[in-house]
Amino acid sequence: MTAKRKKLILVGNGMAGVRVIEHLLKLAPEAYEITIFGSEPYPNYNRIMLSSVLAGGASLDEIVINDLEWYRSFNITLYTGHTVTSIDTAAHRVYTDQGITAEYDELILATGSNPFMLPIPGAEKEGVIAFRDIKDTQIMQDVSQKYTKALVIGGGLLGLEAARGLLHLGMNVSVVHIHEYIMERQLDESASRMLRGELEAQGMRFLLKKQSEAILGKKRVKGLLFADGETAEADLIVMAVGIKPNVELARSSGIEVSRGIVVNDYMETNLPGIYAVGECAEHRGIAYGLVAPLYEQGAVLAKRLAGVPTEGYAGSVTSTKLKVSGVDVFSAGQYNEQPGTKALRFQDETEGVYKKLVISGDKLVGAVLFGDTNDGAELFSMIKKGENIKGREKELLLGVPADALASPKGNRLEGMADDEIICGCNGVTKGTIANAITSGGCTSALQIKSCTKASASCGGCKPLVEGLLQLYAGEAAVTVKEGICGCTTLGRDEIVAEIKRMKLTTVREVMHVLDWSNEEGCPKCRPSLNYYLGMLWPEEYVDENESRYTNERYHANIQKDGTYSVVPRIYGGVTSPADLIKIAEVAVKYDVPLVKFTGGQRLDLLGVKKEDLPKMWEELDMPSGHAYGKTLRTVKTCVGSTYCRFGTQDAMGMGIRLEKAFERMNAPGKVKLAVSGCPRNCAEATIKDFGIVAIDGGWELHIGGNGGVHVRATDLLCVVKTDDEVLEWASAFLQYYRENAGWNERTAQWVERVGLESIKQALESREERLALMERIQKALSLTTDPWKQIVNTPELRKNFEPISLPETV
Ligand SMILES: Cc1cc2nc3c(=O)[nH]c(=O)nc-3n(C[C@H](O)[C@H](O)[C@H](O)COP(=O)(O)OP(=O)(O)OC[C@H]3O[C@@H](n4cnc5c(N)ncnc54)[C@H](O)[C@@H]3O)c2cc1C
Ligand SMILES: NC(=O)c1ccc[n+]([C@@H]2O[C@H](COP(=O)([O-])OP(=O)(O)OC[C@H]3O[C@@H](n4cnc5c(N)ncnc54)[C@H](O)[C@@H]3O)[C@@H](O)[C@H]2O)c1
Ligand code: SF4
Ligand code: FES
Repeated sequence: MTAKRKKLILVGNGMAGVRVIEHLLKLAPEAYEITIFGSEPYPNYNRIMLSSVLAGGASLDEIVINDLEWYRSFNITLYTGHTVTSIDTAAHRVYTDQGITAEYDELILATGSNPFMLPIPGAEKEGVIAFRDIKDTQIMQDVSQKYTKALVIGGGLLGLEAARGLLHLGMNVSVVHIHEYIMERQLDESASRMLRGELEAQGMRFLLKKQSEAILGKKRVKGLLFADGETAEADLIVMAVGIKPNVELARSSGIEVSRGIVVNDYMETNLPGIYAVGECAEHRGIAYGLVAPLYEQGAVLAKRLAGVPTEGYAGSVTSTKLKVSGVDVFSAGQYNEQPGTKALRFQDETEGVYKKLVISGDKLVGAVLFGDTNDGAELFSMIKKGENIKGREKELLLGVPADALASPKGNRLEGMADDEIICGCNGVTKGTIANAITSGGCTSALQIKSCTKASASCGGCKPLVEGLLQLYAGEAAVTVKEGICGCTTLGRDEIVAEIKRMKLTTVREVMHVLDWSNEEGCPKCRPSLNYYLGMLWPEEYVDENESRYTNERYHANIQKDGTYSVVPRIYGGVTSPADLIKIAEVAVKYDVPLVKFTGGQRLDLLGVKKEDLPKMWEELDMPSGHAYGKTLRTVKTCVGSTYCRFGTQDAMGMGIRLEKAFERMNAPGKVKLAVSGCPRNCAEATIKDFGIVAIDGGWELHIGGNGGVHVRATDLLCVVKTDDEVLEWASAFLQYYRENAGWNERTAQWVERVGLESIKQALESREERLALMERIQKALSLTTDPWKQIVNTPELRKNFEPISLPETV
């Protein structure tokens, strides 16, 4: 005779609670008769992915973790749309708002958190919401159809992800933040400022050091009043100022509650047979608000309920990754220095990369990464393990060597225990991934994602997943091309081929015909399609300004304080007293706070107000230096044979000729050139996209170089004799890059990907070079100077006028 199953009730059909059930069904499938109550009218879904739904990266169907069939298949009784309103802890019964009573032997409370809503006058008005569930997400999607102005209160992870989603939905979005810098709970000031710059470039605005005082409007929200008396207009206000554990049910039932429901290391409350897990639980004084620790708690509780020995839950070190496309931010552990810790920093503002490691004794205790987060998962693993990093500090700061992941020497992944979590967002262990590869036949990261969900949310674990793939699949591992973004499964080459084959002519048409999952596209695909269309149809295509980033829309670089910079073109870095006087006069007239020489030998006028830009360009009457955007930036030169006693060729003359030939060239990535007058190479031509070095009787042409974080020296393409040949090869190379690289791929990455030999082969024939040269000349002949165009077009000038907020709304 089989033993009678005990009755287990789970209150809260969310991520943490259902995770316990999933584990339990594996450990003791026959032990319990399970009933689940959930207030929301859905099966269990991945709350994390709501940000992706809002930003167009996933549909609601795609975020369901367990569909209704899953509950049926395990004989789980599920009550969706039922809120448990009270617990009779003596009679072991729960009661719901829909009149259901159920009995339990064991009870799990996994009621999550409630968003914290600022208790300010007007908070109850229509159009004031939180961002917590499917309902909130749908409201934002609906509101964006009718209204344009959104304010998000709170510049934390949730607020920024909400703001990014609202931008994607076409709203004008400002983030209202109480502190001087955003994400202060996860980032230090430097990383935060760089993040803000990136988000501003994507169109997000910030109102910092603002204390919200009241919500304005009659029935529906009209705006927000701040403590300093200023106001801002709004059709929608999203509050993202933190969460508080949902403990009312526990408190009213006599269960011990502090900030959260107080539990011990086995997730037991003070009452026997009642457990708490997830955001509602408080363990050793901490209530966590991220999935990874909640899943760790869930694994412990499942063992406890299954009678499997467990050491208990000892608390978690946490890491976060902002899920905003085009912005990489990672933070883990103790991210700010404290007494007794030391910090190592690396910052490259030209490439937008910042890294900080916080070290205590010989151990890594915290890390902040911005711009390049590839090492995040690896650093986080070291922090969690308390690994001794003595002697390796600088190596870790400058990048975890790739072979540390999978090589027998590094052995890091090999040495990991099977139950160690690789993907925190989805609670996927090393053992599960290893099994998917060795027994499940997965040979690509994409297959592992669909088999196990590892890397399906924030993507922070992808390097570790790829490392495991190398470790277990070895040579069988294949790199499967992923779509250019979440809106499509098509890669760059397929898209370009289809645009050509079907003669597609607009961004919208491409997205429609090629079956984009999100009809509006996203910040990743829209600019790339805009580029491919312009590159393929230079004569017919009308550039889509709205598919470009802010810097390119305003033809100026937005600075961290919201001002802009003006960089006129100075061909080959060679100027004249007359031009210098003109620049100086404009700088004085418009009160430019800083004038600086750039690394590319130009003059940068910094701190310019947006409304002054057209007037300054008009008065300068010089071409744009294109110090923004994916275009030819600069051609740096040395003085060459004109003045230098070592010079063998006229470097300045060649630089000026090249810059005049390729100015205004749109490209997949920014392009920098340099010309040195002899092999001493004072112009640093061998770290440029196209570098020209004079030798006796000719020129060496080098390609694919890069400065910045990942320094790459160029490869020698060929040696030529005449100046005309330099122009021919440069034209052919640049056009071949324009036609074949992926959008946002710099020449250095592209040369590495396709290989030097393939480029040499493609450019070998003179006939082909001349054909490429003809195509680039055609494309360049159709471009105009953007500043001139704006200055002479009243409609375009209007975009630069200041926006004035009314005093009251
Ligand atoms: C937009 C968004 C993005 C996020 N992104 C990330 C991320 O990238 N990484 C990360 O780690 N974390 C992220 N989080 C946080 C993460 O989603 C939460 O930590 C996690 O969902 C908490 O799980 P939980 O089960 O404790 O609570 P929940 O998922 O909130 O589940 C609790 C459930 O219980 C129900 N409930 C409450 N009371 C009752 C009751 N009395 N009766 C019946 N049902 C009840 C609630 O309706 C809810 O469905 C994000 C959160 C949001 C909102
Ligand atoms: N990518 C991720 O990991 C991710 C994404 C979304 C949400 N989450 C989680 O969801 C939970 C909620 O996120 P959150 O961002 O709301 O919480 P949070 O507590 O991390 O951040 C809230 C932010 O709001 C600011 N704030 C507080 N009062 C304010 C006020 N009156 N005006 C303006 N700003 C104010 C705070 O300074 C803080 O930066 C957190 O646990 C978070 O970790 C995580
Ligand atoms: S690269 Fe040669 S020519 Fe140019 S400045 Fe240096 S030494 Fe002179
Ligand atoms: S850690 Fe976020 S998807 Fe894996």
